[in-house]
Amino acid sequence: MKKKAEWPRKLRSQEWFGGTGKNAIMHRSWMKNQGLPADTFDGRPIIGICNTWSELTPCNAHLRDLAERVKRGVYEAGGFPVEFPVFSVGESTLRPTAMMFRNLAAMDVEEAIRGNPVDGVVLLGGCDKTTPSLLMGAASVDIPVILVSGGPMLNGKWRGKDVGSGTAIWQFSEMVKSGEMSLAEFMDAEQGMARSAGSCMTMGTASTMASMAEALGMTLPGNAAIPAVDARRRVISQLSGRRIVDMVKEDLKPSDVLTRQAFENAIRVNGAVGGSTNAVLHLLALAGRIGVDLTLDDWDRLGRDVPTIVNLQPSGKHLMEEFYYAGGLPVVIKAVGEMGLLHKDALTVTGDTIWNGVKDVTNYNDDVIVPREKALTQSGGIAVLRGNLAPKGCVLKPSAASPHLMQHTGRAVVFESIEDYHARINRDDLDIDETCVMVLKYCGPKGYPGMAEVGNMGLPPKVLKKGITDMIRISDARMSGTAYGTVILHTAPEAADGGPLALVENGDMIAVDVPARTIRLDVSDDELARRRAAWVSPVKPQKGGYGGLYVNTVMQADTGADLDFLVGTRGSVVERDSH
Ligand SMILES: CC[C@@](C)(O)[C@@H](O)C(=O)O
Repeated sequence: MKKKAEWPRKLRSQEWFGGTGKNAIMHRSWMKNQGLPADTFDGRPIIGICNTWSELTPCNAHLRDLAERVKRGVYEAGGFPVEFPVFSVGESTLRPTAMMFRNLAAMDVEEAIRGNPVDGVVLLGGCDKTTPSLLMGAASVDIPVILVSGGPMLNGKWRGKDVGSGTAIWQFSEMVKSGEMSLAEFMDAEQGMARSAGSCMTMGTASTMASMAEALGMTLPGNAAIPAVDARRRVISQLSGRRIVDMVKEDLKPSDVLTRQAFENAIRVNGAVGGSTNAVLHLLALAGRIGVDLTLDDWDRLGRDVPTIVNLQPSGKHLMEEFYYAGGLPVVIKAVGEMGLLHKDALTVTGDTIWNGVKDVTNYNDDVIVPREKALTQSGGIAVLRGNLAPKGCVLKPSAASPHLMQHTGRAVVFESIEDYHARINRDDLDIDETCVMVLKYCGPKGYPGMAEVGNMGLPPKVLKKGITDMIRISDARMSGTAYGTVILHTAPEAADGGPLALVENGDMIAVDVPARTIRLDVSDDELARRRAAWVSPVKPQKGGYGGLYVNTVMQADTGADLDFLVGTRGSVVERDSH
């Protein structure tokens, strides 16, 4: 257990506000325009509330309310809270894709924390990318932080049935194509899909990343699953506000919590919850920030023996409300511990071990959090495949895939871009059947740019009309955490970076063997060399700006797609004053 720092002691914020110098008076006097008593600056912890609130990020639109609850807790514990906004990355609307801006938002978080007089920070996130961008930025500064999630929406409802965020969109749009549902019904269902504040209530990327933050030890226990509009979401916000003040006094920093053990715990918990493939990218990038040597192979190795025991869409049946009522993530962490797959003594932001935070919890619904022998899949972790089509790896989520496609060889049907896919997929003369392998190129970090969630390409109507709902799909794209199917993603190197994916042609045979973890393009090395010599990238260059910086510096998916110059921790010290 980490030794607590001496208290009282002089805090970082006193470098701005302490003493009688001209600059201290300047810093204090301007702050006082907000109506602050003089003793606000007496050396008490100043707590930033780093808020990704935005009305353009619907999942985070309620975070101002939670910030007020955090403030109550900070005041109660004797701190002074200051709320500040950072770039809010909304998955559902931001173009070309939210992933392109995760690193920009992380840069914003990092510089806003470092450059300002705060001693600790409460990170408020919800939507997919907001959680990793907050954690990545904070990790690069390494002062005490605690994360509070916005929480999931209430279950979607339509005609008396549950409708899961995202998952229903993919299902219903395929049903419209196959003729099982009318467009009018689809649009009617739309009204009931997002019934309250909060993020996706499936185990999509938002809930996955909230679960990852909790499993990493960066939140209070139980944070991930509390619905956004449940009164207990406000309570955990207030308690987190209290806790950060003590964390500042103890000097408990991200580098104390985000250890190799914490990442191993999170990877295993991701397998147990059937979490989003996006978590692979975000945890690799976060590990890079905090200096933990984590690789794609760790994901495969650590996840292999983990059964998926959370029966939530898209892998299973239920939604986040049921998960919370069943006991939420602490029950899952406890179960992982009982399987012998948890580093029980990993430290969390509570100042105590992860095990002590979960060991006494009860599972109130074993159809939602199922026993190991009834697992959705016994091997729930992310599978990492390699071969001449993906020398640096690609990923697949077995819990959301079809068992009959785990070993399959099929003829490639190639889409040279997402536009090419949209133009041809509905055509009757497209030469495709369910045994084929759909291949999509140029949707990776540099290619799209930003690695959009387009990897779960919808099936051709003529296949859907036969009642077939899954085919193998391969790309360098991502997919939504709410999506499902035998979808192979994050192929590295990506096509736009000259990866072999760029060289696949219609009619090539592709062999996928998930148990053996291989993916093979059945084309000779000589022929691939001939194709490579003739290859010209079709990707248009960016017109400068952030897009230019991004494509020039983004790393490949196998290391988490951070910008190369952002890897690592740069500390909290700023040597020069502003005046
Ligand atoms: C459109 C937003 C989603 C559903 O893609 C995302 O939240 C995810 O789960 O990956």
